[in-house]
Amino acid sequence: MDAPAQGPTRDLPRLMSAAPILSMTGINRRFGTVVALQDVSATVYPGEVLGIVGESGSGKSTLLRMMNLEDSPDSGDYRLAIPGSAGNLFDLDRYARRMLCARHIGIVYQNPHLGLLMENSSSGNVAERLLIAGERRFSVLRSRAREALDASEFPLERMDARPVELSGGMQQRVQLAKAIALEPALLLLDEPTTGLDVSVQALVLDTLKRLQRDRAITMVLVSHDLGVIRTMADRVMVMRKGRVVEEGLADQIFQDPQHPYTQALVHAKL
Ligand SMILES: Nc1ncnc2c1ncn2[C@@H]1O[C@H](COP(=O)(O)OP(=O)(O)OP(=O)(O)O)[C@@H](O)[C@H]1O
Repeated sequence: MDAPAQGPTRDLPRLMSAAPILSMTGINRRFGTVVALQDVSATVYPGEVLGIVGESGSGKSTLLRMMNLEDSPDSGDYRLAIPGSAGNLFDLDRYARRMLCARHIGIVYQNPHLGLLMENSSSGNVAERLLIAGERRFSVLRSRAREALDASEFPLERMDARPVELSGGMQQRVQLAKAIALEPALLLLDEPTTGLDVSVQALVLDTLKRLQRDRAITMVLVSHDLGVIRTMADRVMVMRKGRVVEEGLADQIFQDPQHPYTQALVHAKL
């Protein structure tokens, strides 16, 4: 039997006393008869990594797409604590959503084709993000693209190579550079290392950890891989069939899972 719509939330010692940067409440989304999200709420605090884990079809990517304002729920409320933002972000029109995302939200998709123009140069892909946000000076575009690629540990001698010529790991680094170029308030990661060789996956995760440590970037990481979540996340939200069945600090979730589904996930991984 499933747990209630929003499952056991433990009394979390707050990572920070700061107010949340992201608050979502009562998100519902159906696709025809499929219930993708049912009364989902999520909170993210500045500087933390929230891991969202669950089996295929549990609603993880749909929720992340909502956070990136690519999709709207049937009902629900979404707020970000960023300058100039007030009210439910789902009420914004397409242009306002695009501008807000370009300026304040970065995203890395599992599939680089969703995040990159594969035939443009890598530096051009990063510069595109800066262009959308209004930067027009070529020298600034070039130097900021270079800085973001460097921070993503992309080999700068290849910055003019097209993503189509690059390995999967390098493509993810270009996506990452594009995502962080404007120092976003929120970095969304949708299975960023799935499909990469294990050794490449470890290197990309190392880069993400370093970025998180050095820049305190707030991240939401979606993965079906508990190992990836364990490596990266401060807090974990466990999803099943469109619902949050359990959430808590990562250590608590891994050492003392409460929901039978989380227990099965954790024990399967051990
Ligand atoms: N555009 C869509 N049209 C129809 N159904 C959809 C659409 N997007 C998602 N769904 C359905 O909603 C449910 C949740 O999908 P979602 O992709 O969010 O799950 P997920 O946990 O990310 O799974 P995966 O890891 O396989 O991507 C699934 O049943 C999926 O088939």
